[in-house]
Amino acid sequence: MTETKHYDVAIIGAGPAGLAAADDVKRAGKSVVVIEKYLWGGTCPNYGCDPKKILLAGIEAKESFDFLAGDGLLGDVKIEWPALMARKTHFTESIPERTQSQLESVGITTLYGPAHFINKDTVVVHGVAGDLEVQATDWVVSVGQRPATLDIPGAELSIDSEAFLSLPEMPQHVTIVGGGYIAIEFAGIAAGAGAEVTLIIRDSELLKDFDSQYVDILTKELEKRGIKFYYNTEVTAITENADKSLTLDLSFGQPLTTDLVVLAIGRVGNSDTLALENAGVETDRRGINVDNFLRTDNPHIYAAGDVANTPVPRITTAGYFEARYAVSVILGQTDQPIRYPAIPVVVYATPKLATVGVPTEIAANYGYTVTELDMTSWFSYYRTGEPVARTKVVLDAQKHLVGATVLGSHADELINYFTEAINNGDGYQEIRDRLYAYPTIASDLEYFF
Ligand SMILES: Cc1cc2nc3c(=O)[nH]c(=O)nc-3n(C[C@H](O)[C@H](O)[C@H](O)COP(=O)(O)OP(=O)(O)OC[C@H]3O[C@@H](n4cnc5c(N)ncnc54)[C@H](O)[C@@H]3O)c2cc1C
Ligand SMILES: NC(=O)c1ccc[n+]([C@@H]2O[C@H](COP(=O)([O-])OP(=O)(O)OC[C@H]3O[C@@H](n4cnc5c(N)ncnc54)[C@H](O)[C@@H]3O)[C@@H](O)[C@H]2O)c1
Repeated sequence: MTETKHYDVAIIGAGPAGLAAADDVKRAGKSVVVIEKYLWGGTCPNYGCDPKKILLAGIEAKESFDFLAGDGLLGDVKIEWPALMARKTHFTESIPERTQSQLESVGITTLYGPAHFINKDTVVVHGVAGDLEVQATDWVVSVGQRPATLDIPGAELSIDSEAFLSLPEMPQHVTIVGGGYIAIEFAGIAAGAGAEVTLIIRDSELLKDFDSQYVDILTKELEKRGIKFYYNTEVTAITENADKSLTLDLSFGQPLTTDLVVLAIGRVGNSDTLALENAGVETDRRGINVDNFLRTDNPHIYAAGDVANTPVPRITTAGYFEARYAVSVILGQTDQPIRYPAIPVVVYATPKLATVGVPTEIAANYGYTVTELDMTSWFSYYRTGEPVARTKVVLDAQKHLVGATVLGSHADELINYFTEAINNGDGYQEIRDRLYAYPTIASDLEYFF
C-alpha cells in the first residue's frame, strides 16, 4: 500500500517561488514539504538568471576593456568560451545539493520526484523508491515554465535556453529564433564570445514591452557587434548537412546555413504536468488561474511564480513576492488582495535595457511628462567610456518619479534606485537629502528630477 504523509503546507516546485514559500511557512512553525522533480533551486540559479549573468560577466569585462582601448589600455582581450563555461559550471553544479540540504537543515521536508494530484487534497510523488502520497491542509503550486517548442520538421536539431547555458564550445555561426529577453541576451553573449549571430524574428519588432526608441538604439548597438536581424520571418524546417552544419528553410528569403539553432520563443507553464483537473483547478494558456489572493478554484490550492496567471512579468522577484504573499494568506496574516510594488525588469543585453513603472510611451495619456537625458558625457560614463548611456524618466505633476527606462551598462543598478524612488513616492527634495557616496551611479540621482 502507498504510504501517505500529511503536512500543514505542501509546496510543489523548488524554484525561487517555492523556496520563498517554504521558508516563510517554516518560520511560522508549521510543517512543510517541498516536492521537486528536477534541480533543487529551479530555473533561475541552475539554467536561467545566474548562469546567464556569469557568462555575461566575461563578455562585459571584454567590453569594458574595449571601451577604453587606445585610452591607456593596450592589447586585445579574447573570450575563451570553455574556460568561461567551466567557471559557470563551478557555480551551478553545487546548487541543487546545497539547496536541498539547506532545506533539510532547517526542518523542511524534501521529496524528489514528479508530483500530480489524484484528488482535491492528495498528490502522488513518483519517487525513486516508489510512489508516496502527500496530503496537506494548504498547497502552493510553483512549478514554473519550460521552453516553448516549434512544431516544424527538424525541430529536434535545435537547442533550448538550458542547453545554450551549458554549451561546451561556441560555434562559428549561431542562429537564435525569437525576439524577446532570451534571444537578445543570448545574442549579446554569443557575439561577445566571437560567434557570428543571426536572429530570426517572427514579428516586425523586438522587445515589444520596452520603449521603442531605446529598442532601436539597442538594436543598432547589437548590429555594431555583428548581430544580424531577420524580421517578419519564420523558420519552416531545419535539416542537417553532411558536415553537421544546419540549414534553415525560412518563410521569407533564401535558406540559411548555420552551426547552431537556439529556440527562444517564449515559455509554457508546467501546470499540465500536475493533473490539476483532479483537484478542481482551472488553467489556461497563461498558466494557473488565480484570484486576487492567488487562490485557485480550489480554496486550499494557491499558485505563485511563473506558473501563476497573474498580470506581472515572469521573473524571479515577482515569484518571491507572490509566494510570500500566498503564504501570508494561508497563515491568516492578511485579508487584503495582493498589491504589487513597482517591479523593475532588465534585459541583460550589451548594453542593458531596463524599465520600471509607467511606460514612457503611454505616459502622456495620463498627464505625466517624459524627460530624456543622454548621460554619455556625465562623469560616471565618461570615466568608463561607455558609448551608450541614456535614461527617460516619467514624472507626475508634483515631479515625483512614476517611471523610468534606462539603456546602458549600468542600467541594472540604476533601475533599482528608480524603483526605490517610485515605491517611496520620492521627488527631487527627498533624493537631494540622501547623501549617496560620490562619485557613483547613485550620486547622479538628483540630476534626473
Ligand atoms: C534563460 C533564462 C534567463 C532568465 N533570466 C532572468 C533574470 O535575469 N532575472 C529574472 O528575474 N528572471 C530571469 N528568468 C526567469 C526566472 O528564471 C523565473 O522567473 C524564475 O525561475 C521563476 O521561478 P518559479 O519558482 O516560479 O519557477 P522555476 O524556477 O521554474 O521553478 C519551478 C520548479 O518546479 C519544478 N517542477 C515542475 N513541474 C513539477 C512537478 N510536476 N512536480 C515537481 N516539481 C515540478 C521544476 O523542475 C522547477 O525546479 C530567466 C529565465 C530563463 C529561462
Ligand atoms: N532578464 C530577465 O528578466 C529574463 C531573461 C530571460 C528570460 N526571462 C523570462 O523568460 C521568459 C521567456 O523568455 P523568451 O525570450 O523565450 O520569451 P519572450 O516572451 O520574451 O519572447 C518570445 C519571442 O519569441 C517570439 N515567438 C513566439 N512564438 C514564436 C513562434 N512560434 N515562432 C517564432 N517566434 C515566436 C515572440 O514574438 C517573441 O519575440 C520571458 O518572458 C521572461 O519572463 C526573463
